[in-house]
Amino acid sequence: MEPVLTVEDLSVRISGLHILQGVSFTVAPTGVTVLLGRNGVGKTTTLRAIVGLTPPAGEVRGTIRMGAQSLLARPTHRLVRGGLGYVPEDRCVFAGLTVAENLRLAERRGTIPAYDKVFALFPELDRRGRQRAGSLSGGQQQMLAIGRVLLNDNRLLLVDEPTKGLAPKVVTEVAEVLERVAESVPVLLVEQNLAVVRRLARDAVVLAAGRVAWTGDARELLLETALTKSLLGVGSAEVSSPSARSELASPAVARKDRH
Ligand SMILES: Nc1ncnc2c1ncn2[C@@H]1O[C@H](COP(=O)(O)OP(=O)(O)OP(=O)(O)O)[C@@H](O)[C@H]1O
Repeated sequence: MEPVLTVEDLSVRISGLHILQGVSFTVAPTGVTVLLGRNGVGKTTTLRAIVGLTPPAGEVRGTIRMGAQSLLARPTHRLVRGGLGYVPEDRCVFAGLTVAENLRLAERRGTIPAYDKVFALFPELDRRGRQRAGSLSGGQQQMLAIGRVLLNDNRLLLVDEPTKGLAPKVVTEVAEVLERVAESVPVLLVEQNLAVVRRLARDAVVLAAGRVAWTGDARELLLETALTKSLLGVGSAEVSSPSARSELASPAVARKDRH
């Protein structure tokens, strides 16, 4: 199957720093591909380059294609209109606006927003329509940030550290939602929680020092303790511990066949 996203020789320089130095990888047209790496290796920089949000002082070179279409140098609003959904790391909900107003702002002109789908995934967003987004809990804000993107049709979702700073129970809820979302739209996910990675991801791309250090089957990576330790700086113990398994592993959900 053709990849939904192809990144080739991507180089990003910001303020004299050569942050990405020839990054190449593909994202499969189904399921979750996880982008991993130690802190500061360039994961967020990669997502922001894809969605056209590199700071103006930055320089982006290389090739980024969604299907056959080149994304480089296209303005973000056009990329989003073309079906590239982005859930940023800091969620970026409008704190002073209500939940309903945040959702309304995300509606794309000329399309029918999928409120039924969003409220089926997140009944709480329906119930809390009149609450100010700034007074939502971190988990509820994350649901709003994801729900807002799902109002529109997407060909690919970029999701940056959706479980960061959330309580374990909420991490599980976010993972469940992403699992359901990924049944209908491919996801490129940046995620540090290896139990979440183990549950969701089929393919993995690991960055190190601005380059791709490893690509392959995410679960195989997590089974290789020495490899995980050298690439991510952690052992796989936390992902294979009984508590992580019982809370997050989802044996009932069959992984799709590899493409
Ligand atoms: N606007 C910027 N100006 C200067 N340096 C930047 C800028 N954006 C990112 N960097 C630097 O680029 C490097 C990669 O940052 P990035 O946020 O992409 O890493 P990351 O892998 O997502 O890290 P983390 O896991 O900690 O979120 C870091 O050293 C960061 O300080």
